[in-house]
Amino acid sequence: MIRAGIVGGTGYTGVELLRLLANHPNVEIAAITSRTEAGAAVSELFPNLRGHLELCFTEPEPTRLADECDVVFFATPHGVAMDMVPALLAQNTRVIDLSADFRLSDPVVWERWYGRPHAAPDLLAEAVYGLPEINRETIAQARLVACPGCYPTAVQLGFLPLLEQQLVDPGQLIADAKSGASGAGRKAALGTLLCEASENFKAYGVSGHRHLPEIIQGLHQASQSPVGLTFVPHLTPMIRGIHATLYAQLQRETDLQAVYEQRYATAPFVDVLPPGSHPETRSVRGSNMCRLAVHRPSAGNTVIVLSVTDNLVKGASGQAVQNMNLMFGQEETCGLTHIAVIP
Ligand SMILES: NC(=O)C1=CN([C@@H]2O[C@H](COP(=O)(O)OP(=O)(O)OC[C@H]3O[C@@H](n4cnc5c(N)ncnc54)[C@H](OP(=O)(O)O)[C@@H]3O)[C@@H](O)[C@H]2O)C=CC1
Ligand SMILES: CC(=O)N[C@@H](CCC(=O)OP(=O)(O)O)C(=O)O
Repeated sequence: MIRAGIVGGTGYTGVELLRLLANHPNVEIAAITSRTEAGAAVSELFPNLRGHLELCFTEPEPTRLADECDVVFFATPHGVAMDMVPALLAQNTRVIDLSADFRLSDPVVWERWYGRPHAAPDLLAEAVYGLPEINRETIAQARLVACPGCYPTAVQLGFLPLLEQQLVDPGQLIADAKSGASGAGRKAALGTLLCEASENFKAYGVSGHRHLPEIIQGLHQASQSPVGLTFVPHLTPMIRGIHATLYAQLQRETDLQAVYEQRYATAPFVDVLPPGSHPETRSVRGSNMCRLAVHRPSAGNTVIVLSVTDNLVKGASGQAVQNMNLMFGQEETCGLTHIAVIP
């Protein structure tokens, strides 16, 4: 059994990790932390876990976590993991970080977007970016995996086939993306109050969102040339889901549908829909799937890719479990075969 710990067990990605790991046949949840709920039973806070998990929340203490766990997931705000990860690695405990602490390879870029110096810059070169569809083999060997953000997952999976084969102009990419409110986490915030977020729709972060450098870093690696990306995130009045509409300018004739189908033929969690499809967020809700459709309206030069994920599953906790499976020699799909919930 893989002994897993979770730091930040009271947030949305933390409780989603609990839901997935409690059903994983080869995982024992050994520890779960919360500073505010230490001592409380997990099932008291989350009754959906009654009968599945008998643990209580404890304080986050790296030495004890390292003693008790083979792998520790960080489901914490940015800036928490980077203080604790060195101690865990020193005790041979592997780490899967859902926050952005190890996603950017350049500490100067990290500091610019996250507003403080990086506390463990020496580990940035070692951290493996946890998008299995590009890094499956390196993830399997990693001690430290940085899970991508929710928007970066949907956007990169949509653009990768076009950029890897130099089919489009990498300098003219547009990602128009929408997220459900759970993307903002469980902490109290004005913008995600019912009366603010429901019956409403708005863009935010237009002049610069912290996912922009992360997406550009990944797309640049895929295309091997400089990337120009306009990224506009939106908040939609739904709880879960990301819908990204991606635009690119074709520079070479090809069978786009075949390119996408071949690229993801061996990816268990990317589903390329038939030509003419319009994927819906509810087709992935609660599941680890990314569903894609590729369009070329009026046979013109503009390629439009539609990409949907559940921000809490393929966009966060499901992808984290997928990474754990690869790191511990499990089937990539183990514990992750949930079918989306409709309605
Ligand atoms: N929500 C989403 O869709 C996605 C989120 N992410 C990322 O995953 C991470 C977690 O997100 P989410 O679950 O939404 O966040 P939440 O705000 O819902 O939860 C944060 C958790 O971290 C704990 N925590 C906060 N501060 C500290 C600290 N200093 N030390 C230890 N624990 C702490 C909190 O518990 P307590 O205060 O009790 O200790 C809580 O359990 C974030 O980095 C987020 O950006 C990534 C992809 C998608
Ligand atoms: C709707 C909403 O507020 N979404 C969050 C993104 C959540 C996420 O993916 O967090 P990471 O930064 O860890 O990737 C935001 O835009 O800040």
